[in-house]
Amino acid sequence: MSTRSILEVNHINKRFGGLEILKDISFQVQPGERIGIIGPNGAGKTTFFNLLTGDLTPSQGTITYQGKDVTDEPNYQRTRRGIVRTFQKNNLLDNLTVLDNLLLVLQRKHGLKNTWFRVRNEKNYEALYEEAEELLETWGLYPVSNKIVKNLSYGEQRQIEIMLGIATDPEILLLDEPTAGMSQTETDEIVRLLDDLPKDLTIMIVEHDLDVIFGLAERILVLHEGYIMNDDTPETIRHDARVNDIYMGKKGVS
Ligand SMILES: Nc1ncnc2c1ncn2[C@@H]1O[C@H](COP(=O)(O)OP(=O)(O)OP(=O)(O)O)[C@@H](O)[C@H]1O
Repeated sequence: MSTRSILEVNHINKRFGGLEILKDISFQVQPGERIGIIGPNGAGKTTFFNLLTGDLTPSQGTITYQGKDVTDEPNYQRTRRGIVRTFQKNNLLDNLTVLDNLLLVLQRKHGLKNTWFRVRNEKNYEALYEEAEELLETWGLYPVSNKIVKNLSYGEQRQIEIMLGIATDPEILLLDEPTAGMSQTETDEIVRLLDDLPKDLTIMIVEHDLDVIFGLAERILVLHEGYIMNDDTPETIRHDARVNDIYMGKKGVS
């Protein structure tokens, strides 16, 4: 293994029954890389993410994180190690306020008692509030801090979910279609916020919106029929004839 790799995937294969979805996938991730994963519908992108997060285990192959074999570790153990994922669908506590959702995550991160309603009344939790306020301000969500999540727009809810992922101080952030269902304005805002994240945070992003991928990623993996068809810089991917043929229906990656 390269000494610099944070994550290494070795000859991963995933089958569902007789169906082979991922075939002999291998690659390494260096700390701080921003990697986009693209490919046609059904190429195996979400399955691949599920293997990285521990939501699925591979049929064959290994996954090593910071030199440790995590292939069989479940999702919650990998999250503790710093592999954090946001989902295609909202995964929030709908009936709580934005602030309470955030305080819950921060409490857990700091190992404080997991009784959210106590937070509001305890002076000791001032530092927690300060951290929460800073995040809310950075993410432009301070004005909606005390709003109930279910009453917010879809775009705001997705934004909150990404903020909660960041709040856990991940080492690798896996973003599963972070702009799906968003307006262009909301998408632009998310891209700006993601682009501003610390450069030492490793980011992997599955996204159908190629403008988002080309705007954020410095390396792109192209999945096709369960294989990594290409793994290169955005510039090279943009001009790759096979990618254009297979992924873009010969229209060109624009
Ligand atoms: N649990 C499962 N059981 C059987 N087949 C599955 C399962 N999960 C995914 N598949 C199949 O695996 C293939 C890849 O699915 P996956 O969701 O990983 O693709 P994707 O590239 O993320 O697609 P999309 O871009 O449409 O989200 C699809 O043919 C899908 O039907």
